[in-house]
Amino acid sequence: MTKKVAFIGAGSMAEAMMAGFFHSQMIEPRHAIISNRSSDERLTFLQDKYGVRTTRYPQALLADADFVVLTMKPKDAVSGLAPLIPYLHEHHILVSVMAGVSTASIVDVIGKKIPVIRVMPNTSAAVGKSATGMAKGAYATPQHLEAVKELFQTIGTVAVVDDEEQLHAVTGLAGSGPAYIYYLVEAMEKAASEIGLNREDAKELILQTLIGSAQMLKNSPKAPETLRKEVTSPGGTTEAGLKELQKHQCQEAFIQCIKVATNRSKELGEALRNQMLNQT
Ligand SMILES: NC(=O)C1=CN([C@@H]2O[C@H](COP(=O)(O)OP(=O)(O)OC[C@H]3O[C@@H](n4cnc5c(N)ncnc54)[C@H](OP(=O)(O)O)[C@@H]3O)[C@@H](O)[C@H]2O)C=CC1
Ligand SMILES: O=C(O)[C@@H]1CCC=N1
Repeated sequence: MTKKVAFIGAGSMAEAMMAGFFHSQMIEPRHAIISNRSSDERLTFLQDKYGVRTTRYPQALLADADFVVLTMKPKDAVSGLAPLIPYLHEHHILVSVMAGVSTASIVDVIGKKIPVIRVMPNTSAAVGKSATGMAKGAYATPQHLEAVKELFQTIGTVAVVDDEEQLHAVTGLAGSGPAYIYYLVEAMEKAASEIGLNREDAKELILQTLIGSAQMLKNSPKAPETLRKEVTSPGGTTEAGLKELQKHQCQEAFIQCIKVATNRSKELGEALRNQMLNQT
């Protein structure tokens, strides 16, 4: 049976997931409905581009929904959930993609024994290539988890973690991950310009280098370190380049980047809990 999805929040992550679900034909646009806080322009854009329905009436939003996907920022969790509470029932499966926010916090805000699956996708969902992690909340059954896993497998790979706390690490590594890669590409583009390549050639060369390396990592049994060493001729160009990266402690910086992002996920979850405590 065709599933119906309601999105609470109409930002970049909601759009990436929608685009992926529609492309995979897991969800039909007419079976998706989306809301946000205030931007009419954004809702009109999504309606025109994808053919989805839009509304800010909670009852209309939740009436037919099988999955209710929480795609607002963690700080907006309470204000986003509050108007939905009277219309949320145990037959809804809540899917939260909010960084750092625990399933327990969501259940506490709602005040009902509702199934919640916490999911951390990334924006590559838009092209069916998300690296998604997920865990189930206290009132979600293995069947609920399986249903959400099936949904997200249409937009990429899914790792189910036993301990929900591990989703902070999934966030630091893979949720934020695309941004690290884009940052690297920005640097490669700047370098290409400075060393005299035109934009079109540089774009193609960078893209193919990334795709080729990703494919090698995926298909080859060799470790990344071995693959790196195979590129690095003694006394050659790669060695000279890598020495510069080591001088700037690039690897350490990347490790620290992922740790700091992981920690930020924990902070976002704690900030919401404090916000909830201050409101009671
Ligand atoms: N971007 C990413 O790569 C990823 C994001 N996430 C998570 O996804 C969530 C959304 O992120 P992102 O899409 O980047 O954020 P955006 O800022 O792009 O979008 C947030 C959306 O939430 C809406 N919103 C805010 N308050 C409410 C409310 N009270 N009721 C209904 N809607 C509301 C906003 O509406 P309006 O504009 O009208 O205020 C906006 O449409 C976050 O929790 C983030 O942690 C998870 C994985 C990856
Ligand atoms: O930056 C953020 O907080 C969100 C969560 C993961 C990716 N973007």
